[in-house]
Amino acid sequence: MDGTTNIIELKGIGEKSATAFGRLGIRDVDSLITMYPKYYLTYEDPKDVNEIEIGQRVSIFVRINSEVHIQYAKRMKIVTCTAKDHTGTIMLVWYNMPYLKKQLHQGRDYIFTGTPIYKNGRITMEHPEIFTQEDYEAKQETLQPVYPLTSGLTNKLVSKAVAQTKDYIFHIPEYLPQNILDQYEPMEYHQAIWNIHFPESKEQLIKAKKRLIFDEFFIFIAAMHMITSGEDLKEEGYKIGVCKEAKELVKNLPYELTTAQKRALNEMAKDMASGKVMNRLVQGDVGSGKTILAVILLLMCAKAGYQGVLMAPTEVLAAQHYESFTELLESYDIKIALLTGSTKAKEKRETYQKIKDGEVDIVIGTHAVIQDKVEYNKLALVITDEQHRFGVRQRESLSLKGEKPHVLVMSATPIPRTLAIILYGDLDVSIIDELPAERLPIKNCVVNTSYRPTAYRFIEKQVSQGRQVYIICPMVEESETMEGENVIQYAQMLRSQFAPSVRISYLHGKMKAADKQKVMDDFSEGKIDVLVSTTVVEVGVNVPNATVMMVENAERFGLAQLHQLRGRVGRGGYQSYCIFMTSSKKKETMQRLEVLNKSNDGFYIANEDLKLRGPGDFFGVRQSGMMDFVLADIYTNADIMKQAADAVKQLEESGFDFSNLKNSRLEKQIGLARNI
Ligand SMILES: Nc1ncnc2c1ncn2[C@@H]1O[C@H](COP(=O)(O)OP(=O)(O)OP(=O)(O)O)[C@@H](O)[C@H]1O
Repeated sequence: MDGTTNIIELKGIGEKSATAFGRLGIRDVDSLITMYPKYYLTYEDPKDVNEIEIGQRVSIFVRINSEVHIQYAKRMKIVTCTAKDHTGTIMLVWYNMPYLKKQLHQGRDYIFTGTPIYKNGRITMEHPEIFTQEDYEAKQETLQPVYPLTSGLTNKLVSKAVAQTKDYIFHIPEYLPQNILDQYEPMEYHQAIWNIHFPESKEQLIKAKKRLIFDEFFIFIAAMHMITSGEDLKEEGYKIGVCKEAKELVKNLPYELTTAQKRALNEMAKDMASGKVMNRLVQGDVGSGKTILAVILLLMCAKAGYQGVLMAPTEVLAAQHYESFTELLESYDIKIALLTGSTKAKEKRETYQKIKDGEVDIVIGTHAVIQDKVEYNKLALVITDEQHRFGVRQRESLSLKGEKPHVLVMSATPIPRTLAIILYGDLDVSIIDELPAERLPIKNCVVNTSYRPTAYRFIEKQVSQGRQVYIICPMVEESETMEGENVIQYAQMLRSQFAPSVRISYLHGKMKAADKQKVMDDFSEGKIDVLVSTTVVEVGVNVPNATVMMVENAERFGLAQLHQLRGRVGRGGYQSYCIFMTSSKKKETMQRLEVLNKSNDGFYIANEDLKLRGPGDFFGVRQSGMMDFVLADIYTNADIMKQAADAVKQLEESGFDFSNLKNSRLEKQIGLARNI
């Protein structure tokens, strides 16, 4: 067995599970062992009943104080009972496990672990795990990995598959040079990989994670250095000047560009005219108007006789860009093509041909634009939107398609400058730190769930004034497969809260692309008043008529993500509102949400976020998946990031040849970066 062995050769993996793994991009042993658990189920000390929070997994030490009943409903056998401690009572429910009636006894003590919900007005745990005190103590020693699954896979199946690769894992050579190992004393690579799947102890798991986070930063930073200090950059790039059409477009806009937009535009125009290859990151706060800059640059590129590409992270966004580009560039004789995963095969073939023949000036799409089949014709400008959704890898494979095209990355994640410098090294950065002047600042409030009825009345009033509303629905992390159901149920519940004239719809990640698009189109066209959604609307969606963003369970999101969500409103001339709803009473939660309450400035929030977050939570779910990292979090792991940056620098200064590193991931990454 080696890293390229197909996983179908492992015991217990048949055609079906191999297909399921395939959906997650896992086909060989190397990709399997780097499919890290999302988090680990830990068994903390039990809490009192009155301390539990709805939706937060918890253990309680209680006595069953009712008879254990069995009810029969819709061909289901439902076991129920109540249990209490000295602080309160809770309802317990299990479906189709009738044998529990014999195992659970009134008057006895148990520890139950589960996620409490409100059901019929009572705090209820459905399907809690059951322990005696002794069993629980043993369980507390363990850490159970929870993998990012898809239907057809279970945690057990993944663990069993990884276990079979033990020999291979323990033979993966260490690729970091000895002096770096001595200095930072990280856990060895093979040990880290093994422990991430089968942690021997909490301490070992922390070490393993640290090592793998170090690797992620190390690779990212090393690749960045290769890009920005490479010989290639000194080579000639396409010379693209400002054309009269671009000037006219700017003059005819219904608004004036802000000073920050003008400054960024000048910096980019200078790069493109310089004869060197542009490599620039534009960081702009949500709603700061990055898209129009992309339009202007791509127009310049087209008028200079070259092709340009804009890559968006989702189909919804790609379609939105396609529409606004088509409208803005209507009078300039520019041919624009949309290319996404759900473009029909025949249409796709035609588009490929047109791109190849140079009949298309601007290609807009999702990562469909980097597929092998797409052959460009004089590709001179590559713009990627919302870079934290893409890896360096994807970006580079797009760059490879052209001959040293200019590269512009647009990001709405304001990374504090101190961190940006460490991460991006010498990559040029433009910052748009100003919002269009006529915007009214968003009014915020952080409220507890008792405010929900008031919020609904407020929403109804906004709708009656013709405005539109987003509600971000609670999401239970353990049941991502239930993501859709959560949203659907919430939307159903809302119908009973609002007048029948209020048009409610929903959106979630598991919907088919075409259905998602339809809902977004309807929302943009004002055919939907209230849109219940998961965070799929988080990035870039632009519906200026939307004025209310209500986020349920706001405590579950990171500050940066909440700020992104809030950015979906306040994009037009109307007063907008953001309601952060939380059931948490924790001091830290309130402190974090208060930062948002106080400020609408993304850079300020990012800095505060950095201050407030303590060291990374090594067992829990990560707050937000930023950039290309699987385990690393630029905020909570800033210290490890610094170490990795130091290590790269040190190796570089000693003339170390990175391409000699015997690590396939690193080789691939750096190799790609080189080819820009
Ligand atoms: N200088 C300006 N003055 C007024 N409105 C502007 C200006 N620049 C852009 N806009 C408008 O502001 C809205 C938001 O712009 P855009 O979608 O480009 O934001 P963005 O920076 O991409 O934000 P996000 O990261 O949230 O997607 C659009 O409706 C756009 O037409």
